[in-house]
Amino acid sequence: MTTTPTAPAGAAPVVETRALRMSYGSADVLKGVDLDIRRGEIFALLGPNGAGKTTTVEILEGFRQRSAGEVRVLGTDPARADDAWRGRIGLVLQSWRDHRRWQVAELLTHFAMYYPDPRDPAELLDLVGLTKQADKRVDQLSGGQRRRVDVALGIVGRPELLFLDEPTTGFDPEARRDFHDLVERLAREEGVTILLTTHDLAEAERLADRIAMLVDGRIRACGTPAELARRAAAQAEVRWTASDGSPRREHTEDPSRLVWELHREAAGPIADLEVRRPTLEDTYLHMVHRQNWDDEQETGFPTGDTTGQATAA
Ligand SMILES: Nc1ncnc2c1ncn2[C@@H]1O[C@H](COP(=O)(O)OP(=O)(O)OP(=O)(O)O)[C@@H](O)[C@H]1O
Repeated sequence: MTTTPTAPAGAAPVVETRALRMSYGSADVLKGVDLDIRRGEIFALLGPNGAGKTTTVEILEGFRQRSAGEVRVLGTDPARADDAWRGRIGLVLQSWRDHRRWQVAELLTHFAMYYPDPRDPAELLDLVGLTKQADKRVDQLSGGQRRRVDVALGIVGRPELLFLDEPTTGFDPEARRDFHDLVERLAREEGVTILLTTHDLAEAERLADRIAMLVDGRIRACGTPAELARRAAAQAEVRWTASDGSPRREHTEDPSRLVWELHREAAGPIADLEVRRPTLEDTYLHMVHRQNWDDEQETGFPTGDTTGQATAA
């Protein structure tokens, strides 16, 4: 089992789980999940279909009772949380479905009344890019615009912690980019902690400060996108065309040295030179396709420890 790094001394993690387990009947979905999410970070949870991402998020939100383990969200066990706690977290649900006949501005104004210090509805419309749709009925909006309404409802109460479960599914590229900008603004400018689940590796790479990979019931890797990419396969692939015209390919931990040697040998430019670094996708696929997790040592895999020390249990 691997763990994420502990938050710096003095700063209690916003989300903390230890040995979190969840079974549905005889199916063990979560087999001991350890997470530490720090205040103000964007944290992405990745994993294949059925890995248990939504289950984890629902437990953290207080919507699902866990089978075992410790969970603290904003210092409270979500299974015993009260309304004051709920006011501090933001959920992006498909709320528009229940309010399809409402006008957008009216709906936001209505929801704002539930919170002690809500965002101004006009400002919120601007923030999610719905100012022009303010007077439209929710059921007259496009799918992407409805999702923005859901996001607006998720942040109207100025949450300290925002859960985003596959938020950009169905977004066009521009809506996706706007949404990414909004998520970054919330985290960087307002200090909101964001837990994102996504199947979009590019999205995780672009947004997340740290990424955790949930595979076979446990967090198998955790770290910054760059750390995870690097540690998947330490070797870069170098391709070029030799002086006799034949294509060449070599894997190396030191591509700059190889390129320098090739350059010296060729005494000139190297034809068709390409250096391909390992990517986050390489790590992800490596983790997902690895078999027999419980039977093998996990040394050599990313642990989320930025010092590089393995913390396999
Ligand atoms: N209420 C439930 N009762 C029984 N089994 C469930 C229930 N909810 C989820 N599961 C099962 O638990 C496993 C994890 O589901 P979950 O939705 O948490 O995965 P996920 O990682 O979010 O998947 P996806 O990427 O497909 O959304 C799946 O095998 C699913 O069938």
